[in-house]
Amino acid sequence: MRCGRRRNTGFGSNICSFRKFLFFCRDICPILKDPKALTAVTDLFEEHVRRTYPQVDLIVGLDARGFLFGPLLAQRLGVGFAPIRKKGKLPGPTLSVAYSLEYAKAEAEMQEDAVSAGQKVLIIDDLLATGGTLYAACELIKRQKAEVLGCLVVIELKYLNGSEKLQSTPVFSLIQY
Ligand SMILES: O=P(O)(O)OC[C@H]1O[C@H](OP(=O)(O)OP(=O)(O)O)[C@H](O)[C@@H]1O
Ligand SMILES: Nc1ncnc2[nH]cnc12
Repeated sequence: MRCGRRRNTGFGSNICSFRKFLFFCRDICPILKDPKALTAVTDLFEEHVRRTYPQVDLIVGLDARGFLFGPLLAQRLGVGFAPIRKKGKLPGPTLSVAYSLEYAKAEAEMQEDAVSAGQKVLIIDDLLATGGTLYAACELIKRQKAEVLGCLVVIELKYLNGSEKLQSTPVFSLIQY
C-alpha cells in the first residue's frame, strides 16, 4: 500500500497516512527508519513510566507493532516483556478473548503462564483506534489476576473514543489525531 502523506510537526513527521477500505490509517513504520525518532519515542515512554508507574513489573505488547516498542521499553526499565498474539500463533496452553476493530473481528491470545497473579502490568501498542484490541488485552491480563496499571500507545485516534471503552484504565499517547 502506498504512503499518502506525512504531517510535518514533531513526531507527526514520522507518521505516514494512507487509505484502507473506507478508513484513514496511520503508519508508524517511518519512526523505525529514523534512529533518532525511535530513541525519542522510547525516551518519552520511559520517562512517563518512571514518573507514573515506578512499581511496574511487566510490559505486555500487542501483535504486531506493540512488539516493536515493547521490548525496547522493557529493557530500558529492567523488567520483562510478554506478547499477546492473534489467535493460533502461541504454543502451549493459552487464554483468548474475541474483539472487534474498525474494519475486522479478531481474537487475542496470551500464554497462561505469561503473567503471574498480582503482577503490575503496562500494555503497549502502536495505535489506539476503537479500543477493542486494548480492551481484549486488559481482559486477558485481569483473567490471570494481574493488575493493569495503564496502556501506552504511540498514536491515539481521539475521534474514535477508544479510551472510553477502556473505562478507568489510563491511556498515555504520544500523538493524537
Ligand atoms: O483500537 P482498535 O480498534 O482495536 O485498533 C488498534 C489495533 O489495530 C491495529 O492492528 P491490527 O489489528 O490492524 O493488526 P496488525 O497489527 O496485524 O496490523 C493496531 O496496530 C492496533 O493493534
Ligand atoms: N485507522 C487506523 N490506522 C491504523 N491502524 C488501525 N487499526 C485500526 N484502525 C486503524
